[in-house]
Parts: sequence; structure tokens; C-alpha cells
Amino acid sequence: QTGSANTNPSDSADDEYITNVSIGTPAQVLPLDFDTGSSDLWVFSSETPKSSASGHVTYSPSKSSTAKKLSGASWSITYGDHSSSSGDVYTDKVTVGGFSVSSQAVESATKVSTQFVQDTVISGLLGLGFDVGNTVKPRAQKTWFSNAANSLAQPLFTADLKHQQTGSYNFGFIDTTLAKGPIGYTPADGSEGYWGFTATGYSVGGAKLNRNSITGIADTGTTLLLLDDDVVNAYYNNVESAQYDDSQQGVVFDCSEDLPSFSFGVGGTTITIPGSLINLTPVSDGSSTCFGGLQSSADIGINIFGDVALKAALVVFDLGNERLGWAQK
Ligand SMILES: CCNC(=O)c1c(-c2ccccc2)csc1NC(=O)CNCCc1c[nH]c2ccccc12
Repeated sequence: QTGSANTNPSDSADDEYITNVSIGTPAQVLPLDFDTGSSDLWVFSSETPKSSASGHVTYSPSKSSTAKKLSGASWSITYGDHSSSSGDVYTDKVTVGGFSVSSQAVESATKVSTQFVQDTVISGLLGLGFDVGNTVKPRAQKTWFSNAANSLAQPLFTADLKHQQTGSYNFGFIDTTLAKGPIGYTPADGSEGYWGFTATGYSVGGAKLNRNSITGIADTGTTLLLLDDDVVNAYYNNVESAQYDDSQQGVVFDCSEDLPSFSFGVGGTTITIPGSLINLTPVSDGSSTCFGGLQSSADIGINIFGDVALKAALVVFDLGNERLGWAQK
């Protein structure tokens, strides 16, 4: 068996990607952000304060004949950007791209931070990280993919995120027609809950790859490509107008600049992010100053290959073989 779900950028900056998920009986369809950088499936619900839930599609367990309260269970999550949510837990039928998990832990939010309240295009997150990262207590719960894996044709999923176009999350199969180049595989480290891996080198503007390895995570839930300062500087040294903007908390440049590409080696293949994907968006509507899709990871302590990098590739999250595959698109 397999599943295939379309996913769409939430706005003109590809800030996040929205995928519809069916929860309960009859189906309640919620737009969720699929997140390989976390391991909780949590939703705005009938238990979320009305003021916070305003504008969001919500899940009502009381309206689902298959919902069951997971008695005594609670959850609480805080992300690196200091956004957070918490609540209690139900199990219910959850269908993604036509594939159903009959008893999935659905974490109902009784509290959500401002950032999520304001982000009305999503009703929560569907974690695709490793189960070790799940925050439910007293007993951690499995992710939707972990519950599905044994019944899928293959225990893997792929992410095909696109700039301002519809992409897909496919479960249980690899559609190689989505890629232009071969898939390079490299071991995945799931010990922290993330999909960790090591790139073998990088280059700017189509030059030969160097041998400076970069260890980081493949994270669909983070918008940017966040790397060490020496890499970021090596890149922006090629961008005439680039400068750090305190108010924007990042590197900005003239929107008219012709940005160089950024390439990294992984699993014996090279992934090249075209410069156009690194020109993320004007700092505000109509501005001729643009915000970079590549920024520093210095104050994060971990390198994040977020959506800016993932958009350049078909990425295979292979749980069965504990490996990540990257193919140029
Ligand atoms: C900016 C979001 N990313 C992070 O905070 C993050 C960090 C991280 C750590 C410290 C400082 C900044 C980031 C490490 S791994 C990692 N990745 C995740 O945490 C993946 N999940 C992000 C979910 C998420 C956080 N804030 C949102 C706002 C809208 C949609 C989704 C989200």
C-alpha cells in the first residue's frame, strides 16, 4: 500500500507547506504543516480557547465516532523559535494521501503560542521525525508515518517541495520521475528525533565542491537553509549588495542581484540550489531589498537544511534503511 498527498506553499515566500489531513469519522479535514523536524501530530481543536482558535479549522473529537480520549496523557512542545503549544491526547483515524492509520495519537491543543494563533493557514503540525522526539507523557506516542510504515509497500516517504507550485509527500514508494538526477543516499541519524545527515562538501556558483563536510538536519518544518558563518560568508561574499540587517535579523541584498547557486555533496551526488531559490522575498511588500534564504545557524547550534534546500531536490526519508536520499530536481 501507498499514500500520496499534495502539498502547497502557504504564501509568496514559501514560508511553510500545507497538506490536508483527514481526521475522525466522518472525516474532518485539517490543513497541517508536515514537519520532519519534530515528532508530534498536534491540532487546533474544540479544546483550544475560542480567541486563539479564531480563523483556524479545528478538530472536534466529540464529533468523531472513532475518537477515544487517551486518558491521563498530555503533551507540551517548544520549538527553537520559541513558539509552543500543549494539551491533551485522543486517538482517532488519520488519513493522509489515501492511506489510513486507524488509531493515531492526535494531540489536541489547549494552549498555543501567538505565532501559531496568527498563522491561520495551518491547523497544526504532523511530525515526521523519529518517535524518540514525541513529547506525549506518561508514554510517548508514535508518529503517523511510524504507525503506517509496516503496512506501506516500503518503510519510506519522499518530500517534493516546490517554489510557488504544488508539490507532494509520497508514502511507501519513490516516484523517480520527480527527479532529474540519481538519488544519492547517506546514513540518517535519528537519535535526536531529527533526520540528521552529513553533506561531504559545498561550493558557490557552480565551482568544484570543497571537502568541508556539513552536518545538519533535513527539516521540512523550517523555511530557511541555516548553515555555519564561514559557509554563509563564502556565499554572500559573491553578492555585491549583501549586508546583515539587524532589524531583519539576517542578510539582505538588492532584489535585482543575480544570486550565485549553492551546491552541496551528499551520498556521492551533488545538489545545486539555484540562486533564484535563495532570493526568498522582499523584506516588506514592494521593497527592493530582499531577504536571503541562506542564513547563519551560529546561534542555533545545529545546521538546518530547511525548505530552501529541500526545494532543489527530491528527498527520500528511508526509515527502513535509516538513510536519507537526495536527488537533483
Ligand atoms: C524555525 C523552526 N525551526 C526550529 O525552531 C528548529 C531549531 C531551532 C533551534 C534554535 C533556534 C532556531 C531554530 C532547531 S531544529 C528546528 N526545527 C523545528 O523545530 C522543526 N519544527 C518547526 C515547527 C515550527 C516552529 N515554528 C513554526 C511556525 C509555523 C510553522 C511551523 C513552525
